[in-house]
Amino acid sequence: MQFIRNYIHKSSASAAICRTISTTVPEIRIYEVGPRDGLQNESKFVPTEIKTELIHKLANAGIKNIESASFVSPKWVKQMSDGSEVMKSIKRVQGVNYPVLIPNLKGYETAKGCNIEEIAIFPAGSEGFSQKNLNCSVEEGLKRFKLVADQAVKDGIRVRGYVSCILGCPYDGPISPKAIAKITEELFAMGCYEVSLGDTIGVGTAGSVRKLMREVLSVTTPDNIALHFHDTYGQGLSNLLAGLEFGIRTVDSSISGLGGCPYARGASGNLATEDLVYFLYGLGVNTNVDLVKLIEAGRYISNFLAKPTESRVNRAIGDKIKNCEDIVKMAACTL
Ligand SMILES: CC(C)(COP(=O)([O-])OP(=O)([O-])OC[C@H]1O[C@@H](n2cnc3c(N)ncnc32)[C@H](O)[C@@H]1OP(=O)([O-])[O-])[C@@H](O)C(=O)NCCC(=O)NCCSC(=O)C[C@@](C)(O)CC(=O)[O-]
Repeated sequence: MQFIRNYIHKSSASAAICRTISTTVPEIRIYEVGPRDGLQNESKFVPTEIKTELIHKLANAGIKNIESASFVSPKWVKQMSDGSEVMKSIKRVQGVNYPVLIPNLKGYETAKGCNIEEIAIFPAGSEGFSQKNLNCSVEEGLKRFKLVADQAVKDGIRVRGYVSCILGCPYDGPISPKAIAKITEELFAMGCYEVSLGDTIGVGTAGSVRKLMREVLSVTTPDNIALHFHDTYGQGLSNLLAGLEFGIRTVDSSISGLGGCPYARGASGNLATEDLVYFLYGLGVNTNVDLVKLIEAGRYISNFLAKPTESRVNRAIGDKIKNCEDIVKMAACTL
């Protein structure tokens, strides 16, 4: 394992080749959602100190954006009921952003007492999911989120928007790209600095991502958009590549591929952060993330949950430690 760390950080040959390729994909911002999206679906309650330690390990691996908690109703998602404790226990690292998910003004007011700098609001892209997840229509959800965004903007707190079920809904089926573009536009009008497009149940394909990108990029520019893929059908990375071709530069992912939404039937884990970082090495993108420390963070939480990691990279490297050199050489395009 030590080898990978040395290799990735010290290989100048790799750096030279990667610099060439990185003229096409210069920089990617990783937005880690494991402590929130990753854990919210876990039935066994994860104690505050484990959540906090996971966040510390992610920051120590070099992740700069870590969605750390949500302030939703504990009657709806008990796993996230310790949001305040988590936010108060984190030893914050300078330069690391610790956003939280907010459903309404009540959640916002609680979160505000926890020294937050960024919140995320999350209207649904479909009526069926909106009713299941937020207990209201899409329109009503947007009205509630506007109240939250207005207050946050007034308080000088950054607002990020999500749109969920962008490529399909477990209740309504296929979703029109035009509807997603319209909600995206509304989120920007509320003051969101970025909108993350969520394929909540992971049904998208590179083809449907391209179609959506064309529609969404008719209302905004790629630097304001993030992509959030669940990997249910194993399409996460190819969907991402389709998005990168449109100039998208922010990607959401979850350590160990944890994730899912209790209110989206069939939703599985997010694109794994370990797989994303490996993939980006392959594109010559320097993420400034230490893959070994990331793998260790993934193992830490998988061990706690007593389940195998969903990250293919974590699994592959774990099983073949002696082959790490070749594996990482291949990832870092040095052959
Ligand atoms: C929106 C509500 C609250 C409406 O839920 P509701 O039941 O209609 O709301 P309510 O106002 O009637 O409140 C019910 C109870 O919850 C309390 N309550 C109400 N709000 C809060 C709060 N903020 N904090 C603490 N407590 C709260 C409230 O005080 C009340 O308590 P009672 O009076 O009965 O004792 C509920 O539906 C909810 O919390 N939904 C969130 C569900 C959730 O977290 N889903 C997962 C999010 S992931 C996602 O959406 C997708 C995403 C973002 O990851 C992107 C992707 O993957 O694609």
